[in-house]
Amino acid sequence: MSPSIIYTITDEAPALATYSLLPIVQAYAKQAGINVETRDISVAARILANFADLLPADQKTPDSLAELGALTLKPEANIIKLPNISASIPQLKAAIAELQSKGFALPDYPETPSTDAEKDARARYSKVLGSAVNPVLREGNSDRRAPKAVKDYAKKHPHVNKAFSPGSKTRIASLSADDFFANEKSLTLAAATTAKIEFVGADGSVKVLLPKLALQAGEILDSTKIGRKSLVAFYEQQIAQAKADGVLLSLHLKATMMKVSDPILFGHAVRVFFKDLLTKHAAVLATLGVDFNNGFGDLVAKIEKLPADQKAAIEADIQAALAAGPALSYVNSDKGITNLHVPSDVIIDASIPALLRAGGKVYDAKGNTGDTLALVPDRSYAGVYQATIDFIKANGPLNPATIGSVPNVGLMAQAAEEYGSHNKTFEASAAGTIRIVDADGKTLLEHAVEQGDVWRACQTKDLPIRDWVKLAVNRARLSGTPAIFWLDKARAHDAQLIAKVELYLKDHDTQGLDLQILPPADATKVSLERIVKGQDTISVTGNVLRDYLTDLFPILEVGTSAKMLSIVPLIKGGGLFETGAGGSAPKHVQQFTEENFLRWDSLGEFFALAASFEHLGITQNHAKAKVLAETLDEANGKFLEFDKSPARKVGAGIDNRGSHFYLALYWAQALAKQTSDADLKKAFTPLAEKLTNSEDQIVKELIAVQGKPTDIGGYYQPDNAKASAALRPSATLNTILATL
Ligand SMILES: NC(=O)C1=CN([C@@H]2O[C@H](COP(=O)(O)OP(=O)(O)OC[C@H]3O[C@@H](n4cnc5c(N)ncnc54)[C@H](OP(=O)(O)O)[C@@H]3O)[C@@H](O)[C@H]2O)C=CC1
Ligand SMILES: O=C(O)CCC(=O)C(=O)O
Ligand SMILES: [Mg+2]
Repeated sequence: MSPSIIYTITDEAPALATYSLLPIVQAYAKQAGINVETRDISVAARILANFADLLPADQKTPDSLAELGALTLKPEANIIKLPNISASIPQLKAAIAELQSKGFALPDYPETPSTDAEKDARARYSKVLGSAVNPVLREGNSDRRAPKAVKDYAKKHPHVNKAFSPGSKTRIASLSADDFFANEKSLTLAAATTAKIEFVGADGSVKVLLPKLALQAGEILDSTKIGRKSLVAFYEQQIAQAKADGVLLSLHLKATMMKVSDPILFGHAVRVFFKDLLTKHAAVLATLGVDFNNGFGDLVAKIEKLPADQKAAIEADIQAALAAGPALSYVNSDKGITNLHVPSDVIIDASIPALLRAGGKVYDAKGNTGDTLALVPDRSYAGVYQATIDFIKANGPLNPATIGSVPNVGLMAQAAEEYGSHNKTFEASAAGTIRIVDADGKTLLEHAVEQGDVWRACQTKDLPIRDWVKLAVNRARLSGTPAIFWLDKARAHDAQLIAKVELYLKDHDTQGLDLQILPPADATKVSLERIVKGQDTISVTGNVLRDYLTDLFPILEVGTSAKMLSIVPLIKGGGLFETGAGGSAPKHVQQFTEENFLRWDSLGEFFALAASFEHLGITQNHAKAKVLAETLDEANGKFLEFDKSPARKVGAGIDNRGSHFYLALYWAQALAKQTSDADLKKAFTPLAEKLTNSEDQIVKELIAVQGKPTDIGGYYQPDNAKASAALRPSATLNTILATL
């Protein structure tokens, strides 16, 4: 049987790019006897898979996510994972509506489920919500870095990191007490047990919140909470402060990966900001069932149902509230969408680096930029961003032409730390205690809570920690680079982790390596002091900082996280190759449908493919796969050298599709030139010649279609025929590829 690589079908811009890139990759791989198969793990496919038993036979969709999750536990796994939507409730509802309009008899999303059928539908939809894909596939730790060719390219063609204006008021604000950071408790399990999580009321009554929590020996278990009253008081103070300072208020959370806690934190901000409006219209809003955890946009959508005069009265009060409060930062000023409209519009890992690159600025209601008071309520990681702001203010913006790099080795496997905490996160229904009790009835961890406090527990298993320490040592050795473990002994969880790091480092030869452990803000400072001297420093971090830093440093170093190499060596021996380190770029889809121009940069896919072929070559001793990897590496180098990434705007040159043509051209040329495999040489020599001779014609055809609206027959589930036609508009290129 020929070996297989799985290429994931996802959402939005990367899914559109796939219509153009995948046929090229499949045609090339086939010559080497390698199948590139697809599995659809888009939001739409995951919704349909979760309702498969209720849909007619011709509408049944397989559960490809479960299949791939199982595959990651096998040594033969070789998966290319493109970014996917981690859906918020507004996005989920939009996807359901689209599928219903296409004839799928799906139930509506039940906001307040009461019947059994509604409760069942709600439970099924919950599985699709938020970051529901990545934690399933990430059965390994993370190795994300900018390839040397990308750094060289950035040095030659530096993007602009804007300077902060003199006296810039941009800063980060966090709680000073009673947050997740302050309240954290942590321990390491001496023996395996099956615990449960309980709420004990003030009257002593016990309610089980989670009946079964399997805990392994050696695993780190934490619990913590953020106090509702403290959070609300914080928002009140900061809203007043932003107004007094005359800066734009912005809120930065991770409502996608932290799908239980962060929508609640988001909802409180909305309620505090629009307090007077909500008090005045409390009765109507209650009737409408407005849920501010879904953002202020939930109100905007639901008042549509009201009689015109009632709606107009609320709309006038919305305008009054916006005028009275501090100015808000906007996601889309043309459409009047503020930072507080949808919890998944502003996602901290991408949003803060973007404002740092822009000189500490965000957009206002008119599309102008201004300084911001950026709210990051919890202190666990906020210090990293403030330290970066302080450094840039003191030293000027980072210069991509000269700076070094901060690659990352991230503890991620087996839903490590906060990003695995959804099923262990609860909003306290009343005052009392939330506790974790082991199989012997002994309380492991507990917190006193008040109504509305958000409590959560996190698990970090021992095997992933050992693997992470090993990966860090290997990367430090292979790259000859100092490595810093970003851990703070003042944090309960980190103190437990530090003990393990110190222990497991002894399993390795660390002679001559420069390894340190520093709290995150200090590690930021040291890494930045080194980066401006052109020096590299590996960041070895937990799961959240893995996520934050792999957007932060790439965006400052090379302008985007799209160009990252993002490898997940699976613990069981397989390989998961993520593409880039960013997301699915929703704005790019809008641009494509309006102007037939796709600015998505597939460089992350190109690097992931090369790594995937290399992995196949090594693990299956597959000589032709090795040749594909080597030649693709060469093509990637040439691609960067000749600067064939998509332009950003229509009229400025090739888009994503043109970039795929150049990859195909350079890859074919490298395959024709190589001498280690005669079959491949024979197959690709005529192809390279045809592509080379038709370059002008193909580029002309690809550019000719740009500039007009285009129809792909859907957002969450595009029509395959329409999308394929739209993304493969060069008849010349298609004909040449078909000759392979
Ligand atoms: N691995 C995964 O599955 C990930 C998924 N996500 C999901 O993606 C969605 C969007 O998240 P968001 O926070 O907006 O972050 P994105 O990274 O999607 O978008 C932020 C900006 O980054 C730029 N960008 C990112 N990738 C590329 C690329 N390949 N080519 C060109 N530009 C790129 C774009 O800038 P510009 O507009 O200036 O061109 C884009 O608007 C969410 O649903 C989120 O949950 C997010 C991160 C990782
Ligand atoms: O799974 C998600 O929601 C996003 C993942 C992400 O941002 C990352 O891993 O960098
Ligand atoms: Mg991220």
